[in-house]
Amino acid sequence: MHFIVYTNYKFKTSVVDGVEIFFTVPMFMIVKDLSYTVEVKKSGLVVVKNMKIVGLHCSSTDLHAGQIALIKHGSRLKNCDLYFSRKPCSTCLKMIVNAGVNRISYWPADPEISLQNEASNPMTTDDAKLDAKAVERLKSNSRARVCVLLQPLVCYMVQFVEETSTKFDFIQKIAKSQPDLNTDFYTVCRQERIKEYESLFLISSEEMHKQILMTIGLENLCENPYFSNLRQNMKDLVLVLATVAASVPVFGCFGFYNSESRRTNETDHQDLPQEIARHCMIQARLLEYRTEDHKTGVGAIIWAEEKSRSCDGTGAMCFVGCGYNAFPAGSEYADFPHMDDKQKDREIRKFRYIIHAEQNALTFRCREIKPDERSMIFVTKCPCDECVPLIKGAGIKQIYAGDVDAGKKKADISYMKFGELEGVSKFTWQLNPLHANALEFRDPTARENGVQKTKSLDDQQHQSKKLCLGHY
Ligand SMILES: Nc1ccn([C@@H]2O[C@H](COP(=O)(O)OP(=O)(O)OP(=O)(O)O)[C@@H](O)[C@H]2O)c(=O)n1
Repeated sequence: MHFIVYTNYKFKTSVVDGVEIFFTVPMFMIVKDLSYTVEVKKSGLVVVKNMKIVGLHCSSTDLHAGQIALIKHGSRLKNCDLYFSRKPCSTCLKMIVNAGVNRISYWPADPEISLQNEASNPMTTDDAKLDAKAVERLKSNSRARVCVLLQPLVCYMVQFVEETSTKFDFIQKIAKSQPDLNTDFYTVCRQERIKEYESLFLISSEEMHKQILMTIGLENLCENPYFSNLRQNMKDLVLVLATVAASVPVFGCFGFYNSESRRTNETDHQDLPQEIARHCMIQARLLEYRTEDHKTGVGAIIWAEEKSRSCDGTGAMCFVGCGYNAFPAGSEYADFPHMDDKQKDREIRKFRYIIHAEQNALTFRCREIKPDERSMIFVTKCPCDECVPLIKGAGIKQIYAGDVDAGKKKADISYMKFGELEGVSKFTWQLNPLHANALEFRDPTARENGVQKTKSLDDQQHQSKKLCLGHY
């Protein structure tokens, strides 16, 4: 893996914006109703303070995302940067501006009060147009910068994300366990995600998109080549998000399962619906792309289930914190060694300096982890021996993680404790054990470290297996 091209110096060079946008756009794109109750067009919102995510919100049936952010953060919104998946309406904007936010960025498609219907049927209502005017007035009289959230991706970003997604452990695990699979399941999953995200984030008719842009004060983007560039940049981002999402695919009986024999009815240990677990793991995968480790990117995100259902469109789920592996905050590129285990001199290896994804998520969390709440961490890699006691000590109840490294003892980093960890439920990416029991019956060695081992090809065969990438 080679992350440096895109991620190092992220706060220090011109790559900054590309990476920042790449990360925050998909983050808000996939903040969604984690309770899956209603079928209305949702809007997502990421709240960032001092470069740290302090809130991930989603509109509910009664409230817009901006209103929810106001309820949750109040005057703490002062100096925050807000990333909206749709242009905020005047109801949200007036409160946000009043709270003293610093910058409001929005995805240039459908505004929060939909103009889509109006564009197809001008006889409906004038409300959306009136609202758009009010938004413009609030914007011009506010100290907050209100801007379109879109930039071209850095060169090779799409290719890089494709490569890293096909190599991701979950995809490899499926490929390994299903050697006879003759259809390219990864490409199929990716196409499904592209379709889903396009319907959510793009306006299919160019004409309708132009009309909406004009109504929301972006007429300067309606002329070519600006309009075609805008649509191409939007499509690229949707494509990148779909590609990352496809690495945690909806595929056969694979999902996050706890294969330990102890079954419990305690809520703390009950698993999340697969769709929600997958959704949170995709968020962790996005964080992974911000790593400062040249070789291995890891992302982690912590959510908690509040006792009472909150006003947020994310259901009872509330965001606690997130992180990725990186050198100590504020350090410069050459301050610490970047070498791995293969470097003979132990003094110049990265391991004693790099902060793990889970450690950053815990350190920079924006909320306490409460003992009476079901809290859960999603990590793209197996928690190592440094992190397992931290996660348990912090009172996190559930871990959703990759387990490919479980049980491995490397020179400077070991993954021995995860298998033995008790008191925290572990959900790893594997075949549903109900389905896998049949396999195990035939192959009693199919279990390792309390984790279901997938049926494997030998590594040689696996390496040569081609997961061909579809082209969009
Ligand atoms: N749960 C984990 C596991 C690892 N890491 C990070 O992952 C990197 C180490 O990954 P690992 O695969 O153990 O070592 P590498 O040297 O990258 O790879 P290998 O030795 O397998 O070639 C480090 O940056 C470490 O901080 C992490 O953040 N969270």
